[in-house]
Amino acid sequence: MPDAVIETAKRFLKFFVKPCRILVAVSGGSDSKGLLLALHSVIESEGQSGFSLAACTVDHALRPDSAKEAEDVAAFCAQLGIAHSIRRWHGDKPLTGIQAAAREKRYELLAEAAAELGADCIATGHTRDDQRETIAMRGTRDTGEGQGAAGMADMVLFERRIWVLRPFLHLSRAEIRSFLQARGVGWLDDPSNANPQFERVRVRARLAVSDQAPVLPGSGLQRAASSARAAALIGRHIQVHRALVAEVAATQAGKMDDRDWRRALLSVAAVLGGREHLPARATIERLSAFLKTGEPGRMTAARVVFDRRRSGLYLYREPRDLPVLAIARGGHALWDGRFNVTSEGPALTVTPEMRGALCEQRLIDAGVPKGVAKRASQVAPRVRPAESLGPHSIGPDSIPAKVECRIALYDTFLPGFDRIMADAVAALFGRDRYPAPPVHDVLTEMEG
Ligand SMILES: Nc1ncnc2c1ncn2[C@@H]1O[C@H](COP(=O)(O)OP(=O)(O)OP(=O)(O)O)[C@@H](O)[C@H]1O
Repeated sequence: MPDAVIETAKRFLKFFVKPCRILVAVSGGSDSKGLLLALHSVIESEGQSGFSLAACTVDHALRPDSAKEAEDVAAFCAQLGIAHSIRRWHGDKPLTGIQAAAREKRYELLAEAAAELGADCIATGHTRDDQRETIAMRGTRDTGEGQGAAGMADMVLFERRIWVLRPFLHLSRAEIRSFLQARGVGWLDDPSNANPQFERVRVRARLAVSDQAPVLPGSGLQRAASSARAAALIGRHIQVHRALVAEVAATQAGKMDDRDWRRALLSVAAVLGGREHLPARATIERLSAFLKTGEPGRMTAARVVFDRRRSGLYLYREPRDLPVLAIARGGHALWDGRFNVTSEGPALTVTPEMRGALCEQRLIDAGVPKGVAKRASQVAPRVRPAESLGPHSIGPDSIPAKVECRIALYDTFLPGFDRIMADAVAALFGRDRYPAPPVHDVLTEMEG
């Protein structure tokens, strides 16, 4: 019987647009060790010239043994002749949400290691078992229009800079373990995998005795097709002015029974509201009921005002709870989840505009109704040198600062199957397209 693990590794390498250097994220567990070993075997034995491997282990420093475990992975990589880096999570750890914080930190450290080791992408050892758990976990949450049944994408762009690929997403953990056993290679069983405090651990135990949440083949494909359609709807029906107001054609606004349109509209709203997720199901239902009436009026959902007028639907950040932010000299920070502000000289203060006559006029000139322009201009960022808070601060164009809209929904993690949609949203907000992955994917064809 051909070895499914080796076959998967071979197929994975064939998908690349051109050979490159891959950083394998190795925790020391069976899945990632299996991935490293399989890729190494294929590259060595098949003479896959051009491909090379590097590896990285993140030491989260959450357990006393973690440093030693990272050293063990280093020794394993040294045996294989693969460059390996250990990245330690220094500093204070949050008391709640530790798994989510560890995850984001892990990707940040892996991306740093990739840059240092000259890798073009990252590969992780996620398996079909992880996929089932993810789908089961999302199913229990009220995430409205989230990724849901599509589960984890087989690739994700991290912080617009590096693609994380998951070549083993369709393999089972059992297959990987037999592959390692046949080669006499051991692995580490992370003790936190037995800690029932964590939702994933509880879900895993439940799935082991039931057969819930089958992974539907092609769900990623369906999601990509739905994303492409949502992108087309965005292009046709939504305009965004100065990253502050979205304008939707009156005839389209109420079509909330169309799933792709709903996602398109809610995604644009999430960006205007500086949110990384779409609203919960109950909020979406409330909003849909309001928009479907077609009656003029206003409703606020997830920090965004949906302002329905005869001329169209207008969306903008609600003018309340806006922060004041100090930025050090030469530093950068995110304001209100919506704008990345970088000082190109002095220390800065960022406040809401509140009386933004200039901004208001520009919105009116773009065709936005007066009342909408007035409210929306209040939520624009006002950037000033920290020491000139008086009324005579210098004009906005002469401030040595860069202000860029953040696409909160996609700028940290962009699932591969949403890339067309993300590009459409980015275009509305004056941002560049997202970098394409290093492998051929279904979207390459869809984009034509
Ligand atoms: N400490 C680590 N160092 C390096 N890579 C790691 C580490 N932990 C996890 N990984 C990588 O991530 C993959 C999945 O691990 P795990 O299932 O523990 O993470 P997860 O939190 O469920 O996944 P995700 O981070 O995508 O949400 C592993 O196979 C490995 O490639």
